[in-house]
Amino acid sequence: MSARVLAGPPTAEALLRDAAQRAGRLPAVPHLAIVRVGEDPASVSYVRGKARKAGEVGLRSTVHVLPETASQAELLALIAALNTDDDVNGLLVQLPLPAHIAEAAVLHAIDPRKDVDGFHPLNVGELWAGRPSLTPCTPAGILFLLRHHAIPLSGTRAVIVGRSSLVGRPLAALLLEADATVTVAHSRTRDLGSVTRAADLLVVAVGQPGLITPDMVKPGATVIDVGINRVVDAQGKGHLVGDVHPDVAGVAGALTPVPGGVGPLTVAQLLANTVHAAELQAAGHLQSGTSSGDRGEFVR
Ligand SMILES: Nc1nc(=O)c2c([nH]1)NC[C@@H]1CN(c3ccc(C(=O)N[C@@H](CCC(=O)O)C(=O)O)cc3)C=[N+]21
Repeated sequence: MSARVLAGPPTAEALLRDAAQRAGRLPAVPHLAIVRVGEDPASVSYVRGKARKAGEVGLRSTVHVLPETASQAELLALIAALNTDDDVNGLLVQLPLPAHIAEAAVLHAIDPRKDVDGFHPLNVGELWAGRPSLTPCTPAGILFLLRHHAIPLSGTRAVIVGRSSLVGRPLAALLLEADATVTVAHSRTRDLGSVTRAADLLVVAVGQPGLITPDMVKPGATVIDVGINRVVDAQGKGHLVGDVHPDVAGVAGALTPVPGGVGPLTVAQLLANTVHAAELQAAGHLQSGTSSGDRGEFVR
């Protein structure tokens, strides 16, 4: 028996159709600003993909590129300008940043109402308080994928491998909100297989090709592979592979492929978040608690 394939692109299309419809009801076309620092090839490619998809679904996007050598102050000045620009609804700074820039300071500086990545501590806190607003794209995309395929969550045992602030941690909050019983495993977890074998839903976001082997998976489980690993085969050809060994398809009930699984959902969710941010702003929603009329920087 082979696992049902949970394909990303058709699911992403459903999410994008809904976002485009909602965008059509807004007073202006939502505008996403993307900031990239430096020329990391993966970041260049991801940012290009996000801007292209935005155009395809009829959203506006602008990409702001700073050189690898830009100072933290220069980046913060750009963020401040985009925060106060009323024409910008969504703002994201592509990660990772160069080592001389403090990621936390940058994430704090983004207006939480424009924070389409959901990485600002205010949005992180709201998520963990059970009031999700702008939520991180990969975890929210995974929830959309699971719901779209009618995979039950309430009362089930979910195991997440990986505790990153981009995926593992926010996904734990969302699955908890969906009434799953959630375990977060990581590199120090003892006997990982005994933990993952208990999972009805297994999500893997580690960045280690082939980490999850068939013996680590409960028969019939849903397996979500968030890993994006570039590997070179014996012929010297490059491939993208996930964290889940291909043989897991013989044990799992459902499985996301890499590529063509979670990645396209992440991009679609980013655009859905941009529409959501524009909706909040159009409704005059003041999530940050600043005084009415103050659309300036979030004051800590
Ligand atoms: N501020 C910020 N927000 C992010 O959301 C963010 C980030 N920084 N930094 C890097 C990670 C990674 N990420 C991906 C997006 C799309 C694909 C994607 O579309 N993948 C395709 C393949 C693309 C390819 O061929 O490289 C797929 O899986 O089918 C993958 C990974 C967003 N991230």
